[in-house]
Amino acid sequence: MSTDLSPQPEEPLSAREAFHDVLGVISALKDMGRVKFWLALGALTLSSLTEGASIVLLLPILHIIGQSDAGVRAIDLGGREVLGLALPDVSLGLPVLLSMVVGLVALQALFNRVKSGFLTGLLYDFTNRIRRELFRAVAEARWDRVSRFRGSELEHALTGEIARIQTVSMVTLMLLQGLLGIAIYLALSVVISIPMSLFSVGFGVLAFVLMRPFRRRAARFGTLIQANRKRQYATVADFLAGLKSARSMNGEGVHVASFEGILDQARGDAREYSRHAATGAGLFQVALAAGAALFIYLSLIWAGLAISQIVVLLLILMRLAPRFMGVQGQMQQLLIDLPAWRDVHRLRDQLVAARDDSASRIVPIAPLSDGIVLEDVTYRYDEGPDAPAALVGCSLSIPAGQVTALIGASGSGKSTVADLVTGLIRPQAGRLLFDGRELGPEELGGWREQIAYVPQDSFLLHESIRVNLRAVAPEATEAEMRVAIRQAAAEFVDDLPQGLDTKVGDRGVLLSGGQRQRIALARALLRKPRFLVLDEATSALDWASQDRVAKAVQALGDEVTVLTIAHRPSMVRFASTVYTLEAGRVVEAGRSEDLLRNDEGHLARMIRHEAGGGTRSGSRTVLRVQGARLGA
Ligand SMILES: Nc1ncnc2c1ncn2[C@@H]1O[C@H](COP(=O)(O)OP(=O)(O)OP(=O)(O)O)[C@@H](O)[C@H]1O
Repeated sequence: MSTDLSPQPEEPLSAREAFHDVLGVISALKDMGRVKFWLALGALTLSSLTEGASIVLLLPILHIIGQSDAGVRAIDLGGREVLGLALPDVSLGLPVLLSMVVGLVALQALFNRVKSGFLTGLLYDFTNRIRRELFRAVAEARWDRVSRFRGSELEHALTGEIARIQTVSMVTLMLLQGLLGIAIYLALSVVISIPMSLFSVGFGVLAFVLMRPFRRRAARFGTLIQANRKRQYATVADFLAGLKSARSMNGEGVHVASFEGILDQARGDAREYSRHAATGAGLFQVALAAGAALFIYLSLIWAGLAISQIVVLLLILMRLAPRFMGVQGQMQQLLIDLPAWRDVHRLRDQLVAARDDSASRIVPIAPLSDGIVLEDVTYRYDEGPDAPAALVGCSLSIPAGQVTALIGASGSGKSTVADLVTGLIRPQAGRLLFDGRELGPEELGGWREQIAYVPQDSFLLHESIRVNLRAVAPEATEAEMRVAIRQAAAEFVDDLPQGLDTKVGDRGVLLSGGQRQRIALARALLRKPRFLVLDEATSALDWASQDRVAKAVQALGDEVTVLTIAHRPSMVRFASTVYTLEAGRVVEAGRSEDLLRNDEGHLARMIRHEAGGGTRSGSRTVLRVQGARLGA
């Protein structure tokens, strides 16, 4: 169950880390294009500054309405001075003022429309860029590293976390806008009264310091959300992957209970945090009100300002206060979502550091003429001297144009050999030679162009059989698909109601295991590989189908080199050479005919066990039963 492996919350972000991350977000936003960045910030600031303009116009309108009994029909602007500027000698009638309000609102709406389109585009470009980088990093990371990550972790990073990063980028812009707004209003207040402006700044700084515990709490909540969401993803992934087994053994209740536990935890954390955040916001509000009261008192008694100055200052204060509140709220929101930014970047950096150079550079190489040789190869999946070795001093050769078989008990290292020869992993000791030489990273990319690899659990897309077949050979014609289907003994396709256009379901769930394997095999053959790796690729087929596949593989001719890994004789008997692996070493090697003559040899024993643990003569029986000609 996923609960044992549940990601634990990390340490909350410190103020320094958060500041560093916000700078990272700003610099990444600027990387999208400086002009775009400043335009976005400008648009946000403008819209926040104009939001009250239409309300301001209501004041003269109310004035006219209030005076209308006395015959006033217009407001006279002439001769007034605002902030040292003399207004033109004009009077505005009620219709003009009302039209101005409507026009201003229309303008604002138009501006907001343009702004939101622009911002949405920018933020999507920003998050898609991060998503693309991470996706590419996953695609290009070394197999031995990327295969260590939990699938749900990568999925979570690429979907859920990226959505939180979108919030991070938006909130960062709003925070900058808020700070810019505060700076503008402070500049205005400095013109009126420097001491009172200093008071405002001092008060703001004090409030900011006092709110620290609430920001710490937000940071802690951010890490809790992070861990909880990871657990949710992991639990869902485990549940869906094991749904069939769970349902068949009444195990779904455990999954449901585990999922509910996680949701309850998330609810509890969120409620606790929101209570705390609301307390913080309330305190902040009260503090601001107290500050405003003190401000008025000091302005009148201490600074001795004129009423008109106090009114203007208060107006500024009224616009400053929500911005202070906004900045505090945005900081808390950032502290909650920044762990997603951190996590995605940490993951991307780890994957980029493990980049496989063979993944992106592909240099075509000549087909094998001689063969592949493993010379004294050792491979460990884990690091450190005590880590168990999957292969130890393993030596074998796969001659070009022939069929080589690997047999051996489960865990003996067969698939590790397949991963080595397909270039997914590289030997830690010993040499892996292709036509007598080791391949460079970009040549390994070229080598993989010639490979078709069919594992036991092939992956099929949730698409039609046709789309699945064309996934690796987009140019394949209908006739070529038919040939591949015949070779893979997959004629069952013709009996399906929609033939090649039949949908196979999620991961091919609408097909039987054997049918899935046959489609995967047909797909591999359609690629016309020069090197074909069959890793238990026909394990789910009946003996007659296996026999047909074996014949088709044999008929590929000496243009194709084949490595077959199997526990069943039908997929081994046609091999020119058979290697038996035991605990990562070759313990038996030779032509299959020769090996079969040794009744105590591994190959003969494997065939006997296939017959159900028979005696020496049993091996001969099974060969006949399975339609195998060797030794029969
Ligand atoms: N990704 C991995 N991480 C860690 N250990 C691994 C990994 N893959 C395989 N191993 C270990 O390496 C050893 C060899 O595994 P390998 O898959 O090569 O065996 P195999 O002969 O193909 O087994 P099977 O017949 O069951 O497929 C086993 O002990 C296995 O536990």
